[in-house]
Amino acid sequence: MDQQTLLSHAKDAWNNAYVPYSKFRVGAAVLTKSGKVYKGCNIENAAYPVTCCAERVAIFKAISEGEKEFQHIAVVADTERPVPPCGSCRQVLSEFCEPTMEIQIANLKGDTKTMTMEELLPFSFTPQDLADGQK
Ligand SMILES: O=c1ccn([C@H]2C[C@H](O)[C@@H](CO)O2)c(=O)[nH]1
Ligand SMILES: [Zn+2]
Repeated sequence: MDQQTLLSHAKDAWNNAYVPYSKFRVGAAVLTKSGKVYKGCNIENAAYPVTCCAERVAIFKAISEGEKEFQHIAVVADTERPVPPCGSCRQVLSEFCEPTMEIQIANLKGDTKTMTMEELLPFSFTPQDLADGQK
């Protein structure tokens, strides 16, 4: 599946965003190495911090269905520049995505930017760091 097709899945999910508080819609779609697509939208809550971002909804849906290997993710919002994933999502993505995996961010105007996981979150805290510190 090409990046454009995955982005169209992210746009589908964008329509389902539950955003009564921010009115800021985000859609995401992850492609597994086995070729399946899992979509996510942001889901807000009256208790604001309970909100979950689109990227994490998509990846958590995939993980909960037994998927562990990903080849690509696309994220879209109606922003001026391609939407930058928040820090929490970058950390979650880094747990499951190889440093060289490509992440495509986009806006509804059609601007896109593709970067690797490592570019999105350099010098990240990894499971290896955790293991090294458990003495
Ligand atoms: O990359 C991002 C940035 C923000 N949000 C959501 C969280 C919240 O619902 C709204 C405003 O922060 O956008 C995402 O889903 N992904
Ligand atoms: Zn986020």
